Amino acid sequence: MGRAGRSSARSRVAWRYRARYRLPKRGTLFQIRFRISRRKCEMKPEATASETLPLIGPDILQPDGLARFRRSGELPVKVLQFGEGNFLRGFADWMLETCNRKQLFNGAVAVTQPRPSGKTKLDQLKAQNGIYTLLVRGLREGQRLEEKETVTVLSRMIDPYGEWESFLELAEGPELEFVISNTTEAGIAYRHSEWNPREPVSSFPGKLTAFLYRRFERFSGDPGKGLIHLPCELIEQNGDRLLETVLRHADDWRLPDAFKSWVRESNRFLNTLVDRIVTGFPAEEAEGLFSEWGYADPLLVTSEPYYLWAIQAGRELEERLPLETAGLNVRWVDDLTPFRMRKVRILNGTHTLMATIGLMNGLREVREALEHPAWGPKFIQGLFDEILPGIPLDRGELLAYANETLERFRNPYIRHRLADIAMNGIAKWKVRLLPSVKAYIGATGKTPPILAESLASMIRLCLPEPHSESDDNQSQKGTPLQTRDDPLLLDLIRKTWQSPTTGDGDGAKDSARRILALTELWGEDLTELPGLADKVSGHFAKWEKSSR
Ligand SMILES: NC(=O)c1ccc[n+]([C@@H]2O[C@H](COP(=O)([O-])OP(=O)(O)OC[C@H]3O[C@@H](n4cnc5c(N)ncnc54)[C@H](O)[C@@H]3O)[C@@H](O)[C@H]2O)c1
Ligand SMILES: O=P(O)(O)OC[C@@H](O)[C@@H](O)[C@H](O)[C@H](O)CO
Repeated sequence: MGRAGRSSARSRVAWRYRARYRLPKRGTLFQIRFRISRRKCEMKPEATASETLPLIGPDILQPDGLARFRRSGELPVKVLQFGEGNFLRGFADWMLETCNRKQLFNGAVAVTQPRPSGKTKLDQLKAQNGIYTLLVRGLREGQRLEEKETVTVLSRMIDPYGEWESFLELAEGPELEFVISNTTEAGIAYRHSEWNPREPVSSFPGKLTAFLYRRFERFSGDPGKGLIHLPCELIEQNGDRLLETVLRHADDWRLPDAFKSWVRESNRFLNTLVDRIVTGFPAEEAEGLFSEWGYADPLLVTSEPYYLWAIQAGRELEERLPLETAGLNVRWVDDLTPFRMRKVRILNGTHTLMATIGLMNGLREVREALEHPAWGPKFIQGLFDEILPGIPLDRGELLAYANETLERFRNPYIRHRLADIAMNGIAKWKVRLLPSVKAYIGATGKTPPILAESLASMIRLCLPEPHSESDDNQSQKGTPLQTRDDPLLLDLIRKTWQSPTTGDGDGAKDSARRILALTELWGEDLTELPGLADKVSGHFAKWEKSSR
């Protein structure tokens, strides 16, 4: 220790001694107290488990995990994955790992991030040699279930922005067979971009087009070298949309007709529907879990036990992708429509119902909303009386799925924020609840009261500084709720709200009616649905009265 170090150590001891015995030598007791509290603030907090424990990697794996990791490194890359996010790690990668455990698939995954901001997670994956933990927790038939798995199937991590040539070289792999993606609802979208073979393309479909073109050239258009595309994005006919977007880029870039034919005829772009609640990194519990396990894993992902992957394709694909053979809940189907309708209207519809009414009333999370003594029964009534009857599918199956969905929402491990579900709520409401409103009106001639309250709540959440109505949730009361939605749509709602009344109605009631009439918002004039505008504007009149 140098001199300066020794003297500062001595003065620290003296300072502590003086402080302990409250001997004010060079100042008052007050000053000492002040120094102590300042010192406390300056003290480095104790190191956390994440800082002291080893990072997950080959060194900490159990023998079976290590054997799987080593094997993955030797297996051919059969899958290119666009998306480093939570969902794919808790869903498709886990499924491929399951197949590999049973020696059924025998392939590894190369993962790439679809947009530049994904680099942080990709770098973290590199630091962990692609290894991460999946914690599946929840209720199965009322019993608590907890399974921890180490996933080792990601053998290559490639940053397409920094390693564009390595990314394209992957296309030359003769054993590559599949492309899996999850880039959110925003990812499969056409964005014009110039074509320079040496420069990375920014959008996901653009990168995929460049990748396929390299493969087409490398194998001289061999029909046997086409790929099977399995998009997981939650948009209708995701496979068809992806194919359209790739072909649009090919047109833009004036790529040869032979390439476009190869894309259409030798590749398969399958429509798929995914269903699993993947809640990502459990920030509040992570330190405790890491201490218990003896290692840290910043890419730990948590999910519920339930999952379903419905893929519109013949079962013959099992030979190449033996998901069902591995015992996984995967359905090869002729028509995805009933699966999508059932899931979107029941699960996503009830989520949106709870998020809209719940946020207006001071609720924060899905489970809390469902178990709330006053609101819970209302949400359940909305599901069984107003959503379910309008779905033209087998009643028994719908009831089973609805009950199973409620059990999933009651999962004590899932902390699913209503505010996250409410994000981009206008688009979600149109797809997830409007069809149920129409079916209810069509069948009964009446307006579904709970769904109408959800619509009124959603509109109110889009207005500047809506406030929670709850009296029993102090932290929410009076706090402006942040609505995250398309700024253009929010602007339209707010301007319409503020524009002068037309005369026949008054105040909030009239403004609500004008918002329902905006076809650019809903795709149609909602005031034409009998009774809906009266019910919705009735809520606004009630809120206005109670705010006076
Ligand atoms: N988490 C779930 O429970 C769940 C279940 C089913 C479906 N999904 C779908 O997954 C999406 C969210 O994924 P997550 O939960 O893995 O979240 P995440 O934030 O962990 O991952 C999002 C992924 O999408 C990419 N991405 C985001 N915006 C993009 C854009 N504009 N263009 C291209 N790529 C983009 C990110 O780079 C990342 O790879 C949602 O849109 C949802 O529809 C999620
Ligand atoms: O992911 P979003 O934002 O499109 O919707 C929120 C939830 O409804 C959704 O994530 C479900 O949990 C999921 O669709 C279950 O499979």
